[in-house]
Amino acid sequence: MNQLIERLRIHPYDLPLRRAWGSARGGFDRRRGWLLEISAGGLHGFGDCAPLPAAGTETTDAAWNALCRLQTCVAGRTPDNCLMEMSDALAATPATRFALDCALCDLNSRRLDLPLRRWLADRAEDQVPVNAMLGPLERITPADLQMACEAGFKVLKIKVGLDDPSTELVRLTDLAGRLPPGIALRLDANGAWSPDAARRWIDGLAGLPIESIEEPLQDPDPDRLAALQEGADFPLARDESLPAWSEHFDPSALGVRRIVLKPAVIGGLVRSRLIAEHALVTGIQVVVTSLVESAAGLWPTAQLAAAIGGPIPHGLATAGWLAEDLGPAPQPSGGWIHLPRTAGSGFAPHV
Ligand SMILES: O=C(O)CCC(=O)c1ccccc1C(=O)O
Ligand SMILES: [Mg+2]
Repeated sequence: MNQLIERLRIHPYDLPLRRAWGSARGGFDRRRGWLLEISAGGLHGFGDCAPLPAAGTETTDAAWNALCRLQTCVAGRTPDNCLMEMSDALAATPATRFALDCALCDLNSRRLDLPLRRWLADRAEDQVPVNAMLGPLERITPADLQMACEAGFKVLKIKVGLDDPSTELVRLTDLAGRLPPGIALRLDANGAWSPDAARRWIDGLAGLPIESIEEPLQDPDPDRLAALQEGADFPLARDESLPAWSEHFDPSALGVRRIVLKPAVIGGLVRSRLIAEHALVTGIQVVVTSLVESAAGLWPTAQLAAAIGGPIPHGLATAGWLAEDLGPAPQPSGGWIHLPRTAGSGFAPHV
């Protein structure tokens, strides 16, 4: 029943974006990485390794070295034990670990004829709410907001912290004032602000429909964040400043009410689910987001979000940023991503 892994194939890819991604931590206009394909007993499992060091993964070189090591020692292992056996070797390469975990979860759930989300959690949802990702504030027009609202999104995410804080606050206040009822903005400063600038923003946003702010502070000191969070009537979130994975992760010591989990930064689906469970029982909110990966990474990430569940929109509406993809990607509809009942992650490569 538990067939041995016959081989691991590594297919490099280089996908252009429709338009450049921008943030206070820099941007990119292509996504480069490797599609992983693991074969065992006539079944295939897929994973995506697409490092993005600015978001907390290893470098491309480190990922490539780790993939080469995997290629020589994955064959002959069982899909159940492979990740555990390789875990030490992958400790410093979370995007590579994520790719292997996804490929194995895809394969293992196909073997049991289960959607990946059910393999992660018995009570997984079949759809997840998602936010629109509109990009940097300075490029957003009222027409962009209107289009996202008409598409059914309830939470619209905007990148801030790319320009002078007071200029940006005026612009944001103008846009927020145009929103129809029931729509809110999620802001992501990607660590751009001083404590003073962050405080002025939070005070300036009072009364506006703000859903949350990710990474407000340059220096994400938990006491500073806790003081800011105290004065905000919406959650602040930590994302790229989360401490690296450890068994002793304490979500209540972060200073904020929400964490953003990018499984390619955390180092896998199973691990991300453990962190999420831990956070949720402590009363900390959890949002899962992509790294603007290919469909091979976005499908399993959406399956993880469905396994975690909850009403808060996840950052998974990113397929539209890519001009080309490795296969059909999860597409939002009415502000939701609906997951198929088929076995595995849902990813199938273009032939
Ligand atoms: O959250 C989303 O809607 C999309 C994901 C996202 O914003 C992101 C994607 C790649 C790198 C960093 C980030 C980020 O949240 O900072
Ligand atoms: Mg973020």
